[in-house]
Parts: sequence; structure tokens; C-alpha cells
Amino acid sequence: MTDSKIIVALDYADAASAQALVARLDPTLCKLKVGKELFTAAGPAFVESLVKQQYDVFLDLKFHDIPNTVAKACQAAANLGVWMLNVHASGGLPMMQAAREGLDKAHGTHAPLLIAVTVLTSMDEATLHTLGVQRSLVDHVLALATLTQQAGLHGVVCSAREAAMLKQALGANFCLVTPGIRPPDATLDDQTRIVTPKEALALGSHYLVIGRPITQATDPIVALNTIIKNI
Ligand SMILES: O=C(O)c1cc(=O)[nH]c(=O)n1[C@@H]1O[C@H](COP(=O)(O)O)[C@@H](O)[C@H]1O
Repeated sequence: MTDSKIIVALDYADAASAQALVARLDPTLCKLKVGKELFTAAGPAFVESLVKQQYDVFLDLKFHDIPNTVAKACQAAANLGVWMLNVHASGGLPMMQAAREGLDKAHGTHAPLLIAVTVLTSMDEATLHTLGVQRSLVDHVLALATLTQQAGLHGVVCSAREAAMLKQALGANFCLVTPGIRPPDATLDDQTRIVTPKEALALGSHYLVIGRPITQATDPIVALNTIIKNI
């Protein structure tokens, strides 16, 4: 367990590529995130190997399905020993409550942190409107985060642009995990609602999820250390 606020997104095509970076990191320096690409390629065994190497692992599979399926998937994820996992808040209150209850039942006080994705950081308001959501993006994030808190989850994934608003509305203990983090000189890639690492923390983010600015850097360790120094 580390108190680092940086979660490095291990978005790699296979276990060997991910492990090559992990071997150069240190569990006191950062936490790690395994998402859909690496999990699909490398499977649960790789997640367990990271846990065995003493890393706090955020398993980012963004479950979104009927309540029973999501509850069972969350239990299976928790069995891997991960520190945090997530679902989509747009799955609704019954789905999120089932996830929470499933984890409580199987793992009690040892259950991982359970958070819900509000609006993906790649999305802007125009894209949201094409999905039939007519309220503003900020109002939609607030509504989904409020629902998440009602369901008893620990926090949400959002952009740091919404962090101050959510902290004010839902309290300082509601965990705000923010991807879409870009150091001042970094490329946008497919993200739209970006914030710099330093600004994200100032706005109230609890954890910064950072992928390509570290993993695609000429030297990922130098990139990570520069970010740590600047925050
Ligand atoms: O749940 C997530 O982690 C997530 C939610 C979100 O809204 N936006 C988002 O980018 N992510 C993840 O965070 C990581 C961001 O990676 P980079 O854009 O490379 O820094 C990716 O692994 C995404 O899957």
C-alpha cells in the first residue's frame, strides 16, 4: 500500500510489455491500472502478479450489465486482490447497489474500493447530446455522481474539471479519480476534458490516472518522476 496519488495506466498489448515498465517502477512511487486492453490480452494471472509485487491495482473494466451479472463480476474482480474497481454509473442505481452488496457479501470490510464512471473524459457536451442527454455535461456528471453516492459506492471517475464542483456537492470524502491528465507540453490524444497534474490536485482530485504521457514517453521513468516533482 502506497499513499501515491498517481495511478499509471498500463495500456499495453501484452503482459511482457507491461511488466517491462513495472520492473522499473516501485510500489511506493505509484499505483497501477489494468484496463480492457491488457486484461483481455494477459488475463487475471497478470493482475494477480502485480498484486504479488505489492502494487495497489485499479482494475478498470467499467462493468455495465444487468445487476446480477455486475455483482458477480465485481466479486470475481475482488477475488484477484485488487485495491479498486469500477462500473459505469449509467448502469443505474439497482446495478450499482447490486455491485456494492455483492462485494459486501463476499468480502465485507476487505472489499476493494468501488467507484463508478460518470462521463468519460474523452467526451464533450456535443457528443453527450447525440446520445439523447439534453442537460449540460456538468449537470449530467453531478446527477450520475449523486446516484453513485446514493448507491453507497466510494467515489467516481470524472474529469478534474468537475472535481471542485463534486467535492462541494458530495463532500471531501467522496473519492474523485481523474483520468484525462496531461502535463502542460503533452498531446491531447483522444481526451477532451484535460487538466494538468498540478491543477487536478488543486481542484480536489484524490487520484490522477495517467497513461500515455508516461507509457509513450521516451523514458517513462523520467516522465513519471517529472510529474511527481511538479506536483
Ligand atoms: O475509467 C478510466 O480509467 C477512464 C475513464 C475516463 O473517463 N477516461 C479515461 O481515460 N479512463 C482511462 O484512463 C486512461 C487514460 O489514459 P491516457 O489518456 O493515455 O492518459 C485510459 O486507460 C482510459 O481507459
